[in-house]
Amino acid sequence: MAVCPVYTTQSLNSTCSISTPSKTHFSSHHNHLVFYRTSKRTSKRGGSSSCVITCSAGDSQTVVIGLAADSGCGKSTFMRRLTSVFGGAAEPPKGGNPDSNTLISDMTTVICLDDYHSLDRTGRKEKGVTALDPRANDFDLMYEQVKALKSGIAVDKPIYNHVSGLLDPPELIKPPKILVIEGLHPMFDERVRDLLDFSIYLDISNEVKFAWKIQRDMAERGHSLESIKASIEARKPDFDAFIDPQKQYADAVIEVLPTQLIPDDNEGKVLRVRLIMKEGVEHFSPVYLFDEGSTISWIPCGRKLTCSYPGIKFSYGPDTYFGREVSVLEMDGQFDRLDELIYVESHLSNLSTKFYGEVTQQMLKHADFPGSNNGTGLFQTIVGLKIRDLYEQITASKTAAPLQATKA
Ligand SMILES: Nc1ncnc2c1ncn2[C@@H]1O[C@H](COP(=O)(O)OP(=O)(O)OP(=O)(O)O)[C@@H](O)[C@H]1O
Ligand SMILES: O=C(CO)[C@H](O)[C@H](O)COP(=O)(O)O
Repeated sequence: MAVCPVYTTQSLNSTCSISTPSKTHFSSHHNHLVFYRTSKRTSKRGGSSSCVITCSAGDSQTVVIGLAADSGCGKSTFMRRLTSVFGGAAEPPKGGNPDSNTLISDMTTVICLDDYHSLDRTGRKEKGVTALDPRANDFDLMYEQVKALKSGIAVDKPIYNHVSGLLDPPELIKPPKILVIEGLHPMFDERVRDLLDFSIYLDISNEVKFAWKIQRDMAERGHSLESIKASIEARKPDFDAFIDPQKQYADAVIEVLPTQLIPDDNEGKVLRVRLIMKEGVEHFSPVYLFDEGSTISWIPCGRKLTCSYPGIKFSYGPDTYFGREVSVLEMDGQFDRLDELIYVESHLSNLSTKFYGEVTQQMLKHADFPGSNNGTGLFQTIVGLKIRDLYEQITASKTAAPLQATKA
C-alpha cells in the first residue's frame, strides 16, 4: 500500500470532514490525529487527484503577527519585550531539539522563518546564494504551515540549525493564541502576507546596523572588524532587493537612525528612532503626542525629566509613507533616569495600556535589554501593548460574531 506524500496533523479540538479519492487512513500520534492518504488515484488527464481535508478549528483562534528585519537588528530583543507584555516566560519546546529556534509561552509561539531555508549552509555555498535570496527559502511550505496554524491545525515545522548549518528533523508546532513569525521574509510572499493580522518592520539604518554588529560580533563573538564589514557588504545587494522592500507592507515600522542632536555624530550611540504607524489598519489606532493629527515638537527636559547632553527631543505628526497615510512619533536622544519616563508616558495617548504607568513599568522591568534608555525600547514596548490590544479586539469580535448571527 503506497502512502500518499500529502499528510497533515490535526489538533484534537478541531472538527474535520474528509473527502478522499481513495481510502484515508488516520491514526493518533502525539495527541494529534494524523491523516494519511493511502493511495494516489490518477485523474483522467493523468495527474494525481488530491485528498481534501476540511477542518474548522474548535474554539481556538490564532492571531498572526509578522516581524521582519535583517539579522542582528533587534528581533529577539523585541520578541522578549512582546512576550513579556502577555506575561509568562518564553522557552524553547520542552524536550525538543536543543537548537530549536522556536519560543513558546502561555499565549505566544514565536517561530523563526530561518526554519524555512530550503538550502542548508553548504547548499547555499554551492549554489552561490545567500539566505536572504528567495531561492534559498521554501515559501510554499511557509504559506501552507502558517495557514494551517492560523486555522487551528498543528504542523511539523522544519528546523534550521544555526549551529551546524543543517536542516534538522521537524518539530511539532501546535496552534497558539498568538503566532509570531519573525525573520527575513514574513512579508515577502503575498500569500503569507495576507495571513498576517499585523506586521512590523525593524528598519535599522546602515550606520546603526554596523555599530550594533561591531558591538555584538566583535565584543561577544570575537569576529574581526574586516570580517564584519565584509559580511555586511556581501549581504547588502540581497538585503536591498528582498528584505528592505517589505517595509512598504508593514503596519508599523520602527526606524532607527543616527541622532540629529549631535552634529556629524558617527558613534551610533545616541539614536533617533521613528515609529511609523499606518492609518486605517483594522484593530490598530496610532499612538499620539498631545493632540491627534497635529504637528508637535517637544523637548521634555527640565524640571520633570533629567537630561544630560545632548538632551531629548520628541516629534509627532502626520506624514505619508510609500503613498499611505501614516502618523509618525519620533524620539531623538536618550533617557538618564528610566523611572522618570512616566512623565513622557503621561503625555502620550492611545497607548492601549491597562493601567496608568504600564509603559514605564514594562521598561523598568527590562531595563537591562538593549535600547531601554532610548526610543527603540520605548517604541518596541508600545508596539507590544498595541499587539495585545489588537489580539483582544480580534478575539472579542470573533466571540461576538456567532452571538449576533444567532440573534438575527
Ligand atoms: N535597541 C538596541 N540598542 C542597542 N543595541 C541593540 C538594540 N537592539 C539590538 N541591539 C544589538 O544588536 C544585537 C542583536 O540583537 P538581537 O539578538 O535582538 O537581534 P536579532 O535580530 O534577533 O539577531 P539575529 O537574527 O542575528 O539573532 C544585540 O546583541 C545588541 O548588541
Ligand atoms: O540571515 C540570517 C537570518 O538569521 C542567517 O544568516 C541565515 O539564517 C543563515 O544562517 P547561518 O548564518 O547559520 O548560515
